Amino acid sequence: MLQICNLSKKIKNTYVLKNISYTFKPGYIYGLFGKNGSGKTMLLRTLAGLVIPTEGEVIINNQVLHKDISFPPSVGVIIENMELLPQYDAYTNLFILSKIKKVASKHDIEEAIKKVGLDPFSKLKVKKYSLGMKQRLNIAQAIFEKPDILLLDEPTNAIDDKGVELIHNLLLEEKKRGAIIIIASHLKEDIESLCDFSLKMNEGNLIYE
Ligand SMILES: Nc1ncnc2c1ncn2[C@@H]1O[C@H](COP(=O)(O)OP(=O)(O)OP(=O)(O)O)[C@@H](O)[C@H]1O
Repeated sequence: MLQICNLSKKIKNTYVLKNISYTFKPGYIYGLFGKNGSGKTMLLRTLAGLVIPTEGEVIINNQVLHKDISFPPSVGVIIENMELLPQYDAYTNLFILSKIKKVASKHDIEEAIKKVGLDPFSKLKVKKYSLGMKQRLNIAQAIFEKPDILLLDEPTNAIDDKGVELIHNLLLEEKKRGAIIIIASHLKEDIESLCDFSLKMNEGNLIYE
C-alpha cells in the first residue's frame, strides 16, 4: 500500500503540491492527468523519494519515507531526464543496474528487454538507438526487477502505435502481478482505457474523478 498524507511541496515560496492525500492499492493502474506544469512529475518524484516534502508524508507499507526508509524499497521509475548509459547495449545497461539490488537474474533482464520489443542479444549501443527504442529500454529498466510500485512519467512518449499496444499489454501483466502502477500523462485519451482510476492534477491540487 502506498499512502500520501497531507503532502505539500513548496519551492521558492510557491506551493507546487498542495495538501494531497490519497491511497494507492496493489493491482490497480492509476492515471495521473493534467496540463504542463500542473505538478505530475513533482508528485512522482516525491513518491520515488527524490523530493523531500515540505509538509506531510509518503507512507509505503506502514513505513514513512525519509523517516523509516530513505527510498521506496521496491520501485521502478521512468522520470524525465533519466539517463541510460549510451556506450553500452541494452542488456549491459540493465545488467549494471541489476548489480545494485541483486534481485534480477540474467533471465529477468532478457525477458524484460524482449517484453518491450527489443532484442536482448543485440550489441547495438544505446547511443545509436532511436528515441522510441530508448523509451522502450526505459520501460524495461522500470519493470525488470518486478517492483511493487511503478511510477511512469509519459511512458509511451515517442513510441509508435504498435509499440504502445505492446506496452499497454505489458502494464496489464504488471497489474495482474499485483504492482501499484501510476502513469502520468498530459494526454488523458492515450491511457484512459488502461486506468482503473483517473486522478487529475490542477495547479498542485489532486482531484479524483
Ligand atoms: N526544480 C524546480 N525548481 C522550481 N520549480 C520547479 C522545479 N521543478 C518543477 N517546478 C515547478 O513545479 C510545477 C510543477 O512542475 P511539474 O514538472 O511537476 O509539472 P508536470 O505536470 O509534470 O508538467 P509536464 O506535463 O510539462 O511534465 C511547475 O510550476 C514547475 O515550474
